[in-house]
Amino acid sequence: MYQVKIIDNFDLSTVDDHLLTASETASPDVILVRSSQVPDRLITPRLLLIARSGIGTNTINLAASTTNGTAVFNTPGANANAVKELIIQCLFQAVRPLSQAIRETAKLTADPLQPAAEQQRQAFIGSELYGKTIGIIGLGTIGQRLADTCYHLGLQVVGYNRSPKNLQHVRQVANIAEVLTQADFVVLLLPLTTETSRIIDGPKLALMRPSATLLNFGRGELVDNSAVVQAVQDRRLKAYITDFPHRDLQNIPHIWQLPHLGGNTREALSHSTNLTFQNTQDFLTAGTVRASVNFPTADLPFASPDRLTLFFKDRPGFWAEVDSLLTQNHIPVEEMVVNTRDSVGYILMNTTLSLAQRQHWTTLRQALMAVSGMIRVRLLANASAPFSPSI
Ligand SMILES: NC(=O)C1=CN([C@@H]2O[C@H](COP(=O)(O)OP(=O)(O)OC[C@H]3O[C@@H](n4cnc5c(N)ncnc54)[C@H](O)[C@@H]3O)[C@@H](O)[C@H]2O)C=CC1
Ligand SMILES: O=C(O)C(=O)COP(=O)(O)O
Repeated sequence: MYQVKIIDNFDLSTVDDHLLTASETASPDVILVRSSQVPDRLITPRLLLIARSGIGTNTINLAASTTNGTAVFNTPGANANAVKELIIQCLFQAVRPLSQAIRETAKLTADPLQPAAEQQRQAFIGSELYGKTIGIIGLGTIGQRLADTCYHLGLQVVGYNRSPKNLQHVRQVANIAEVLTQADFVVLLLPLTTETSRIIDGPKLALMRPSATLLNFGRGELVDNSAVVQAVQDRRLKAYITDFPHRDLQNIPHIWQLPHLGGNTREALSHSTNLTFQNTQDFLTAGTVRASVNFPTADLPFASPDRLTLFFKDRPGFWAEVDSLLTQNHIPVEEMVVNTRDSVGYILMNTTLSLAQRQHWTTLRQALMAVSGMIRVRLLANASAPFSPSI
């Protein structure tokens, strides 16, 4: 059984109960997390994987995880529709004061009520999204979905992504400044990285139209808070809507703070949790990697009694050394996939070990770990065959 440290809320009852057990150990095998910070102290040699339910992995030390041979997974697309719908809801609320109108109508006591209510309509005149320009910064899964919906609502869509995308309804521009100068609404949908931290600062805000609204659904740190407060207070920016509340933004007119609600629908949470458990189960039982942010993708039918997984720093000659070690030890390579990503590589190898080889696994493992660049070696037993558990 693998020991799982659960950060945030996860219900393990739907997971195979022979695989995972919740634990408060200081060195877990698995970490399950949403947006909370993963403390570096939990990245110990035992840690096989961190499964992030959601997209942003800025709260996880990816460099330390990779060096440690810990796979980090996320759930691409699982909450994209939820975030898109919330942004659309905010856009409508920004142009038509629906909640205020409902609140004020509820206060009325006149009878008949309708004429009295209609008397107040003047205060709630809104405007329309149709024909306005939306600027989307970050044209990934959410950005693309948002672009499509906005196009069908009759908005003009301008967008910027680091690597341009092949998109039908978006006029892609060469830089962020071009989005900021043209848009009535600017939506931030970037990951938080060293490159994107405070990407919207005072000079960038100065490029926006005074009638424009900035919506931040990426991460709070993408925006310089003091600069945005200044811009709103000086009426150089109409409004700032953020999904990442901060004390510096609290109770300021024309700044709306949401409690990080983007992915918070039943559907999105269910998709994300299911994918998180799938990522976890597939990696633990077969070494399979499909949605990792630091491991190369690798998938191979587990058509043998045993499987070796090797995670390593990529270098010329690595496989030749491993291959000769396996040959010396009479370990057959029945089928194999290898893939690389940045400076690391990952191998899934189907094999069949004799009883004696299994008994001497610790020695063979040490020999494999001694190959220069090797980071982590695992031996997995095929659960559908009658062998002893994985080591
Ligand atoms: N408010 C919420 O609850 C949620 C927030 N998010 C945030 O939204 C972000 C985007 O989510 P997805 O669209 O699902 O991710 P994604 O990975 O599909 O899209 C991110 C896009 O940003 C682009 N990008 C990265 N760095 C860039 C840069 N420096 N300049 C321009 N473009 C750059 C990438 O090329 C990619 O197209 C996440 O990383 C997360 O921080 C995601 C889900 C829920
Ligand atoms: O998926 C993301 O990146 C999000 O921001 C959603 O985070 P959450 O899991 O709702 O805390």
